[in-house]
Amino acid sequence: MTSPQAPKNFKPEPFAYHEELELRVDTLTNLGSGLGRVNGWVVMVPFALPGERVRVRVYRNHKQHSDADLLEIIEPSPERVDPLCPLFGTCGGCQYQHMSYAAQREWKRQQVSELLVRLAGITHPVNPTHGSPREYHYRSKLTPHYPKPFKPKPGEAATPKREMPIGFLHQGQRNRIVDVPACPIATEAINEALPTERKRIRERSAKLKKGGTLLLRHTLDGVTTDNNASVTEKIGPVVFQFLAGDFFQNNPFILPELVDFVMERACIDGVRYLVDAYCGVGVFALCGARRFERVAGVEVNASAVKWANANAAINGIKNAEFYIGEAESIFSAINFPGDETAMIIDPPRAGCDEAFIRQLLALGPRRVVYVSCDPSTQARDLKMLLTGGYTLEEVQPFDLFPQTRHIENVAVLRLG
Ligand SMILES: C[S@@+](CC[C@H](N)C(=O)[O-])C[C@H]1O[C@@H](n2cnc3c(N)ncnc32)[C@H](O)[C@@H]1O
Repeated sequence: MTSPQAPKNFKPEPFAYHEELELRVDTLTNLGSGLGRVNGWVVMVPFALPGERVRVRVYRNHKQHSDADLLEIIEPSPERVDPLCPLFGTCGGCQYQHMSYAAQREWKRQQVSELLVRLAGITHPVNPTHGSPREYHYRSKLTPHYPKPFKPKPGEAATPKREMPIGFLHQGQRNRIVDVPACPIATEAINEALPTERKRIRERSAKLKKGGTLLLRHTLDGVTTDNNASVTEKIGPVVFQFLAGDFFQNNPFILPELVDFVMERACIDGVRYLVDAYCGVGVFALCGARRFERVAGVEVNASAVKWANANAAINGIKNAEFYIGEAESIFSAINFPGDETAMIIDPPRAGCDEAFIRQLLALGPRRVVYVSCDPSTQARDLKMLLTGGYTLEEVQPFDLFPQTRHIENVAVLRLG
């Protein structure tokens, strides 16, 4: 048997292209890969679980580790379960369908704990991950992609060999789209609407000049595919309207539990004012408004702010005001005294700007509740808050994204 041709840029050390190795998986990276060692050298193996003995095939050597494909599980982990999706391992959307839900929650807890130590030098107990009431069929927003449609070159057959794929990026690849006819982490209603939407875009494909993204948003109004349609959701008694294409947390089953936790922690003795930074359509500010004298939100997306103000009116909330702008602009807009103020921060994956943190430290809100969808950037920001005089009281991961490597983490801080 001849060995396969290595790609041109293949670095031949320490392993040959397609060399097969046997190893024990020690841990799970926060990108969702199993990590083991061969003679001390780190080998990353997607879809291998901690504790498992596996046979793998190397396809890339980096400066400090190698990447390998899983060939055989010699000793399986007791946490290994059958994935629900036939595309698991091919579609890049999910990383953990092969792991029991209890193990997913525990690994997410450990990953938060390790990131805090490694990126910020913070050693603090991390609460068990709060699980999602639904382990599958929880996503209320699905955005499948399609590539630039096939256009035959002179001399080529007029029809492509395969139908245009509509789905998500292939596992481990940056450009190739896997066709996804059904997605078991999306709600049942989205899966019912998906075939019609896929058919609609395929029928139009001859007219399309470039690739794009579909939207399926499931709310109390049913499934909407129009980014500019206004839709309705409820969190407890509070009604929210927003544009289907704008940001809204996309696991509505766990959302009331997350909001309750954040509000409980924000609302402590002596605090009369609330600031909701990166407020979107006003989720935290409006759910908490009745507990405070005044609440203020800031958000860079003008459409979201328009809806936040409309949502205050819809719910008869008179003590809330929302501002359009970068998060740091809130400090000149409010006159809340720091020692009577709680601040909720829920930035995008990039975390907070330094200018925002500096001004937060200058105001000195008594309580800060930091909600994050990327614990790495959160750890970086927490380090600044701790250096600036805050104490970490509690760290609580919430599993908004079961079956995937994504983690939502809440850090509760007090001044002093
Ligand atoms: C993770 S979402 C949270 C939204 C809201 N808290 C919620 O739960 O629905 C982050 C929000 O921050 C907004 N954003 C991004 N960069 C911002 C900035 N520099 N200043 C203010 N808002 C920003 C985004 O438009 C988005 O609505």
